[in-house]
Amino acid sequence: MSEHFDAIVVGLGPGGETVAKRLIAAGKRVAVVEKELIGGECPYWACMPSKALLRPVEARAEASQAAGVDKPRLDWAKVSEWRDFIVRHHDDSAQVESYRASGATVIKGEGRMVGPGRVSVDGDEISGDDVIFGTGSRQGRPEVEGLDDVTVWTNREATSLKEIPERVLIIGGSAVGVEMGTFLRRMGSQVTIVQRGPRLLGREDPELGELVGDNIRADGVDLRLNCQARGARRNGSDSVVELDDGSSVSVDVVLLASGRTLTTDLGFEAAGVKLGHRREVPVDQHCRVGPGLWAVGDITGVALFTHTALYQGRVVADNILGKPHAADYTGIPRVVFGEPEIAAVGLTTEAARHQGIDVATSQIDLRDAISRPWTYETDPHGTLRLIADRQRRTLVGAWAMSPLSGEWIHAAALAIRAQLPIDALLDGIAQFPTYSEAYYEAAATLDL
Ligand SMILES: Cc1cc2nc3c(=O)[nH]c(=O)nc-3n(C[C@H](O)[C@H](O)[C@H](O)COP(=O)(O)OP(=O)(O)OC[C@H]3O[C@@H](n4cnc5c(N)ncnc54)[C@H](O)[C@@H]3O)c2cc1C
Ligand SMILES: NC(=O)c1ccc[n+]([C@@H]2O[C@H](COP(=O)([O-])OP(=O)(O)OC[C@H]3O[C@@H](n4cnc5c(N)ncnc54)[C@H](O)[C@@H]3O)[C@@H](O)[C@H]2O)c1
Repeated sequence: MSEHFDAIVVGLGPGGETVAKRLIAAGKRVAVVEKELIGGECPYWACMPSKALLRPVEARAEASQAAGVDKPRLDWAKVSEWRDFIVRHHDDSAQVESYRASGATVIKGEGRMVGPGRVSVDGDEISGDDVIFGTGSRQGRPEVEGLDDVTVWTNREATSLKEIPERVLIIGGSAVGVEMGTFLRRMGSQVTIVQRGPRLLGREDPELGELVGDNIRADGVDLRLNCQARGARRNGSDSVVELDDGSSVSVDVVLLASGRTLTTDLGFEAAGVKLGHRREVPVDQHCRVGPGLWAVGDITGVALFTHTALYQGRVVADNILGKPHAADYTGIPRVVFGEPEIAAVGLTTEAARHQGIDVATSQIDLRDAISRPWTYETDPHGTLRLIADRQRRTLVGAWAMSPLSGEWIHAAALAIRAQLPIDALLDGIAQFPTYSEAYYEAAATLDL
């Protein structure tokens, strides 16, 4: 007889952990199944190390923008030491112990779907009233001939790096490409970014992609747009990448930032779950896949962010605990921690038009509109765009490239989610002098 639990959580990333902790706190008998480290990609190889690495280069850049401050010295040994502390030295024993102490059964191994309420872990079967999958994603491998012959890093090697490589070619110019490109360039690497689309951050408004491209070029990054890697070969210790514009680039490392592969090759189809075209697990509004079967995080294919996984984890826990909760994905912020930060939320201008919205936009240069850039930087910069629904007089989208925009974009996220009338933004009182004042200035120039 297989052991039976109230719930089995397979994959302990941010999504799985949120469900597990809530169910355990509610007194459920829970088994957690994790094949690597409890915590998932985010704390060990993604969000946390990348942001810990970016912060010192950001602080250095900020210091050089403050009047009278000399550029602080960057000490790589200390930066990497701090990164190692932040990633818990890739040791999850405290997490395992904490789950056990809270009464959960911790099973280290690869969980697979066997049938309704049934999971196998490395051959042993367990069952549960509810089964929750949160198995996340991994770096995808672009089809480039010869890639196996050269030195390739995924996000895992990039965020665990011990030495700064001299020359790096990054395949992909979205969040990972821009963040890791910014970090490596500012640490002194020669960086080439190869992006197959016409601009960086291809899912955002073109104007934002252009701004980000100009900014990263000014940093000294060699940006190749409308370009793809065709082949790769080794030449001595060099990794040589041939591009489809006919050129080739010799580097020490090829960093893959070309998108994620969802970890859904876990027996779903054999168990009757039809995966979507991106191999995502189809979920309803409640994150339910079928009776007693739930999915959270990247595998659902919904906005691949930790905050989405955390939200879905709360949704699933509520539903299992008898508090019906339908997910609403309106206004999920998207932040790329470049230098400066790039933040967006809601619809792009094109997506809003595509939805038939009567769109009004305004775009302001923060230097001209508000005071904070001048108290913050000696060479101030920053842009904010608002995207509004003229008929309903509400905000449907916003983006900014500016210091701290990853923080202050949240005002737009709330306005979009709550469908706050633009008139409330126009009658709002933001503290002086802050970047938040930009919302009033941008709203005032909307043609409503
Ligand atoms: C470089 C990088 C930086 C990022 N930065 C940010 C950021 O700043 N902010 C942000 O919001 N998002 C960021 N993301 C995205 C974020 O990391 C993911 O959206 C988030 O980790 C998804 O969480 P998840 O719960 O789906 O699972 P994951 O974090 O992917 O974890 C899934 C877990 O499931 C386990 N697992 C997989 N298969 C099995 C199995 N069969 N059995 C048992 N266990 C299994 C894995 O070992 C893993 O522990 C970043 C991503 C990358 C690559
Ligand atoms: N700060 C954050 O919240 C943060 C940071 C990093 C990653 N993430 C999330 O992690 C996920 C992965 O990010 P990502 O940037 O790796 O992937 P992505 O899927 O967002 O973008 C991949 C980019 O690579 C390009 N590309 C793909 N194949 C290519 C090829 N062969 N040649 C040239 N270009 C190619 C695509 O056009 C696209 O611009 C995303 O969902 C992202 O939102 C979030």
